[in-house]
Amino acid sequence: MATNAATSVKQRPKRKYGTKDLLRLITTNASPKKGLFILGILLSFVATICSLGITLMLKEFIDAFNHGTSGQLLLRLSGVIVVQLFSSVASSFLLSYTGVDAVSKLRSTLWEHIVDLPIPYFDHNRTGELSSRVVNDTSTIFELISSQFSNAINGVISIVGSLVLMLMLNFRLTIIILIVVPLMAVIIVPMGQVLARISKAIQKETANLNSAAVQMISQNRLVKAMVAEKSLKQQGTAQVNRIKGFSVRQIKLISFLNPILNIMLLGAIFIIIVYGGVLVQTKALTIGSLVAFLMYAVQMISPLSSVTGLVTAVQQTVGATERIDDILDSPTEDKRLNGQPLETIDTIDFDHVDFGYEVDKPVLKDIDLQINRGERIALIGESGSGKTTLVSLLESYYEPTSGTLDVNGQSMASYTVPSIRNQIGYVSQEVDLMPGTMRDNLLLGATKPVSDERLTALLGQVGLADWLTELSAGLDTDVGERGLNVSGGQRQRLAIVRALVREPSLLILDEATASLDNQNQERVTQLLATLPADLTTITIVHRLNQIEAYPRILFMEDGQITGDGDHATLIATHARYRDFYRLQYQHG
Ligand SMILES: Nc1ncnc2c1ncn2[C@@H]1O[C@H](COP(=O)(O)OP(=O)(O)OP(=O)(O)O)[C@@H](O)[C@H]1O
Repeated sequence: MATNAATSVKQRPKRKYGTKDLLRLITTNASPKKGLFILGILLSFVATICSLGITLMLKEFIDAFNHGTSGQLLLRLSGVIVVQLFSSVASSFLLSYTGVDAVSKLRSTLWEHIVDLPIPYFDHNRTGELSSRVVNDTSTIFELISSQFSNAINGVISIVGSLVLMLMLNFRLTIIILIVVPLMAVIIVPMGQVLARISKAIQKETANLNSAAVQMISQNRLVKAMVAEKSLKQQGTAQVNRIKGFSVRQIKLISFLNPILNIMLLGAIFIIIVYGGVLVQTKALTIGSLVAFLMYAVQMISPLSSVTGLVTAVQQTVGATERIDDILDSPTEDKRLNGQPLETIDTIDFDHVDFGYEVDKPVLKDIDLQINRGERIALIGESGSGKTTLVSLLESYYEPTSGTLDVNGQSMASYTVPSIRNQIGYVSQEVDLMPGTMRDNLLLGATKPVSDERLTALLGQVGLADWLTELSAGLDTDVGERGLNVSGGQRQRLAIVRALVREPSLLILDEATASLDNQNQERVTQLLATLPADLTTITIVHRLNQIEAYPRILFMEDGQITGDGDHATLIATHARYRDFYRLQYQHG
């Protein structure tokens, strides 16, 4: 049969990520509204030009003071202020909107891709880390598109424009500024690089905190049961302190950087005022030009940090791109949608099937097994012998490494994956309820409409009728709110109903009876007896006190099926089964 699914999640070869990858990710997966983005940038350009123009008009206005204010100049000034106001409001909205829209598309693309990733991918990646990529890394990209990029572009326009206008106003004064600015750059650029490294570390540690928090919350019961609160609190504090350490370094640098820049700016202003004052006295410069010069100096120096900051922002976003790409580059599950639909399951045939999650570590070895329609099978064996793995192959979560797995005489690989799964009702070891109502949970993924009467009847069949009437809103009760009030046994019986709703031709119960008490377990065994005769069932059984109820028992040892028969036959012929049964029965 085809390749082992586990091989499809091999680590991607590491390569150096750059700006090109960032641009590719943004254009292909976030597809920003290019028209709006360009319009936003243009309007932002207009706003910056207007700001430069306003300063020039102020100069004219001040210089015209002695000769009486010109109404026309005031009118022009007001007009430019209105245009500046309008274009900066519009550009800010358009660029933020483009960012919001692009990041939403990227998040949806990521979300949908993650939903479609194959099971082996989730075997190899931590939940918290994946969720951090969907939330935090996409936010970094949002910041870049909606503000950092336009701030930097405007900064460049403002710097170049101010410089040109200053040169036009007074060459010598401009030279003074040109000596101060590179001095500032000498401080800003290296500090900016250090800040970039720190903020990358903060990002990474925040993602780790996110991942640890998800585990701490989901494993809270385990932690309490193991009385491990103290060590977990210490772990949390250590993680929080790591972020704090980096954040404090970041704050120190920023606190240091801003006053230094301010002092340098004040120094430049002081020099301009002193030297400019002399020039004004000697009539080489007008007062209006001096004021304008001062304003241009500020307009030129202020955006320096946002321009150099763009490099930092791009570096950070390239890091986020790499992590997002890591998900998007991972192939989604091949659902074989060109295959034939599986309408029903009549026969299942494992022929010399081997399987391993990792190369050279076989978990299933030479499985030969035929299952016919309507059989009631119990699958038993020691922990780790491969029971769950065997049924995972039936669900097409993984594919055999070698040998063939046929359904109805044709290779499993010839059927579409959704049609296979629609024919199988699967109740796993850990039953999770989804957010939503009881009805939403029971109808999860159902392809046909199911009446409330049918749902109620099925709930009655598994002994949940009384419980249903106790619920405040019956089938409309929000399970999320009551999630914690649903016991393990109730969850499993709900999962059985959820599986039966689909009218499958094969029902797989993976340890479904493990967390049930004797009475409940008996009820489920009885339920299996009341199921339609043509429904094949495979039950992974851990507690053997009901084992006689199964006409066929498969005994697994170290990835092989070493026993196949009814209870009496296995007791008589299979020494390991006999030991297993006696040991279990004594303790069971
Ligand atoms: N996703 C996985 N990746 C790698 N190895 C795995 C994975 N799942 C299971 N294994 C390994 O495969 C072997 C068989 O596991 P499996 O869960 O099929 O056993 P099992 O018989 O169902 O055990 P149990 O009764 O404890 O649930 C074990 O050695 C297990 O460690």
